[in-house]
Amino acid sequence: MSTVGPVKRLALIGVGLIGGSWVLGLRRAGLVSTVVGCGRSMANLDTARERGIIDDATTDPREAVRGADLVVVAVPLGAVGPVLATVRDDLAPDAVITDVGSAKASVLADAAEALGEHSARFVPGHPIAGNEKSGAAAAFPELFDNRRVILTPEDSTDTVAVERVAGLWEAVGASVARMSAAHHDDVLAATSHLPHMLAYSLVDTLSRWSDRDEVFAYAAGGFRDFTRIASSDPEMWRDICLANRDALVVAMDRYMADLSELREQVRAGDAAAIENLFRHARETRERFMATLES
Ligand SMILES: NC(=O)c1ccc[n+]([C@@H]2O[C@H](COP(=O)([O-])OP(=O)(O)OC[C@H]3O[C@@H](n4cnc5c(N)ncnc54)[C@H](O)[C@@H]3O)[C@@H](O)[C@H]2O)c1
Ligand SMILES: O=C(O)C(=O)C[C@]1(C(=O)O)C=C[C@@H](O)C=C1
Repeated sequence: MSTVGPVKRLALIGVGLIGGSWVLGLRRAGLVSTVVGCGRSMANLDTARERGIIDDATTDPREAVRGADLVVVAVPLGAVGPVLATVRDDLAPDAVITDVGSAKASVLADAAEALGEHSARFVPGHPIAGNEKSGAAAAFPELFDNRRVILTPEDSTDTVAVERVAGLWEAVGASVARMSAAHHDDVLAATSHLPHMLAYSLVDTLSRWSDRDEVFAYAAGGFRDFTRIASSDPEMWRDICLANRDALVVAMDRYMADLSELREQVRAGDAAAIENLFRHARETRERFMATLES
């Protein structure tokens, strides 16, 4: 655990699963005094206040950031640029600004365009943890325990700001890795964004089969486990697709080529090839699961 100093006034723009959970983790660690929450609707902000996530609520992002030493932008990716442009003139001169978005190159570009001189203290971040739920009601302080957070600062990013954000993630139980935004986007396209495309598209396809009632009536654990992530927020995933479209299209092409090959093996009744693929996949997944448990 790092010996990071407390945040005096934290402005949380977007009070949902990720931002709310980070704040609850920081509260658990005794590392935040006052949290101002900013959202589009008062109903979610009222929930956040009742749950002890935020102290004050506003629907005006400019009001939220005034006097804040840390600004956390935790909105869908399409809203990051507009939010940063809106708050720019109200940021404290030494405020550290960070985000939690699931793609990073688009966020860096947004920050460079919107923040002017403040962009040096903008630290792009992405916690690799979450679930299919949304809103302040879904937030919980343990979400980042033993999870990873990727930061993608540039050479020009203020190192003190990077250390501050890294320390605040470590304080909620996460381990922090750093890499370039481009590398982040390639990696996450493969293991996070592509699986969401598969889950959404499988459920959508089956829902349009003419005998769908029969199909879903006999679906069980396998279908439930494979498709849990198709219950995720459509607005958020629309924005992730659009923000990381180049890397995602490459990943989808590679996957479709391999799926076509498997289809051909199934059609041809190539038992050895099918079993080989399944063995290789099972071993790979077992190694991955062991890393989660270690
Ligand atoms: N859900 C996950 O598993 C996960 C994991 C890691 C990162 N992320 C990223 O975190 C960010 C937030 O995701 P989440 O799961 O917390 O979503 P969420 O829906 O739970 O919370 C986002 C909140 O932002 C609000 N919002 C939207 N536009 C806004 C605006 N212009 N101004 C103020 N508030 C606005 C929404 O009303 C909502 O309350 C996204 O960028 C997502 O890519 C999500
Ligand atoms: O567990 C889930 O439901 C998630 O979607 C979490 C998940 C992922 O693992 O793909 C989704 C998006 C992120 O940016 C990080 C984590």
